[in-house]
Amino acid sequence: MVRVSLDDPLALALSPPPNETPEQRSAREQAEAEARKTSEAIDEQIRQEKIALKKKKKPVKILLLGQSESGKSATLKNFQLQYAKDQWLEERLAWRAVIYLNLIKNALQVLDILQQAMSQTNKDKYPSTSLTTADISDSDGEHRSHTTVYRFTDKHRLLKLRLAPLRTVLVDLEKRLGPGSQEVHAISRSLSDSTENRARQREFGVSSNNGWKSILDKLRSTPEPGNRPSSKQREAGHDGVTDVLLGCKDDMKSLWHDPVVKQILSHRRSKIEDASGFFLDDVDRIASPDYEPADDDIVRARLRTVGVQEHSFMMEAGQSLALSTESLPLDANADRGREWIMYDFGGTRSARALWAAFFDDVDTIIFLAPISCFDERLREDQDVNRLEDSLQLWRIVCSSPVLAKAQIILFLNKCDILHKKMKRGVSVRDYVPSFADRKNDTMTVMKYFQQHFKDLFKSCSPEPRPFFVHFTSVIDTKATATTLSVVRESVLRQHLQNARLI
Ligand SMILES: Nc1nc2c(ncn2[C@@H]2O[C@H](COP(=O)(O)OP(=O)(O)OP(=O)(O)O)[C@@H](O)[C@H]2O)c(=O)[nH]1
Ligand SMILES: [Mg+2]
Repeated sequence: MVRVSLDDPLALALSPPPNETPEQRSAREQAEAEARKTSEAIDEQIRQEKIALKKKKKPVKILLLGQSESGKSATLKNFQLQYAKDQWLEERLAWRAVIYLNLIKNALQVLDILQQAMSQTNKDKYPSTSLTTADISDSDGEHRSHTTVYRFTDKHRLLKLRLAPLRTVLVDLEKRLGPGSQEVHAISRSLSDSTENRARQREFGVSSNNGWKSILDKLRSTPEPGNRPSSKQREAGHDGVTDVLLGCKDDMKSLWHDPVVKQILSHRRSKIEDASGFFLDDVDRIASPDYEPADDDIVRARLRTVGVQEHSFMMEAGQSLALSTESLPLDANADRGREWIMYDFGGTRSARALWAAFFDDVDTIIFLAPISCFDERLREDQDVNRLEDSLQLWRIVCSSPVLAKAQIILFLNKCDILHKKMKRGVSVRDYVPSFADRKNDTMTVMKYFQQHFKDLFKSCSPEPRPFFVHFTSVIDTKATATTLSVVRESVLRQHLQNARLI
């Protein structure tokens, strides 16, 4: 018998009626059991809805992987340009400093090559004379000998003097833009451990999602001492660097268009025009007081990624998905207002140790492999062929068990440079003997390399998954926009499948 305290109104309300018959009691207990069941079903429904909501809100996670200078950051910029226009416009002016840096580096590189060629000749003894045998080293360290007559004049000596201020400005810009403004070069084994460790340490660290911007903002707001621009100039981002560039504009052009310089450069295997962040053809436009970087300039600008940069953006309204007729239906607005988080990593060898920490829960990996680099070597390790390094990296990524469920999209990038090399007659077979007697043209080479990547993908993936590949030149923003619309749908499809929402 249940005892009820008359002092407790709640207990009293819930207690069975007095003098309850066995039939009444059984009916009451049945009703209570049903009410309990209904309540539990409602609780479960709420729980499921909460899970679904959480899944729905889960951001799309994309990693950009590939060796240094493969085009990861340039791909990210294309995503921003297409799908995060506000961010893009906000950052536009900030890129000017990086483009200045790139242009100054280009000019100084050409000047150094000229200087090296001049120093080979005994100019003190024979002013205005010629060099008969030049031993000019390529940017990748390869020394080549030529028996060409170079006719140096006072103009060349003057250029060396007149362009000297660029060196001071470069040091200043590098200081202000941080370690990303310098490439990582091979560290000589004779260097002390501490030096090597310091170089390595600079590779690590997570930057904010506005890493570049915060550095560049700082640059704009802190002009050089003694070189204070007027408020009007500051508004236009004008500072001491701009002044030096304006002052050196004609000499930079004169250097770049000089016939002797052209002659020296023509003997180099690697073309300076194909190098990262090349702007010497745009001096007129860039060395101008009211220069504003164009979209293409920003995508072409080179600033090495240090550590990892996390970029988050919401898919903006008005960006409908270009839906394919693939098996599973997808709502055309499926990713409106959805957050995308893209991780852009440094790709140098020492920087890659950081990647694995971000492998959990990845929806898609966009792997960049520069297809034009079959005849190049890594800056950080001159013994390693770039293509071989890319294939090794690809193997590691494809075979990772943690990434077994991730979708991997391969961008065989820098097809424009490959095409130029094919037109120049660079022989693939000289660097990739297995290419054998195949036709040395762009299409054949593209297909050949693609097959290699595909074979590795198939043999190394822990479980079968589809192979997605795009031939890209990501500095071509128009063509890349088309590629990205396909990639976007594919990424979203994968994300929804991972979240079991389709
Ligand atoms: N011509 C040409 N240049 C490209 C292409 N893709 C990228 N670049 C340029 O190559 C340079 C290197 O590209 P990034 O995007 O900085 O390379 P990354 O993979 O981010 O390199 P790290 O940050 O060092 O890992 C930049 O100046 C790009 O503009 C391409 O398809 N064609
Ligand atoms: Mg980068």
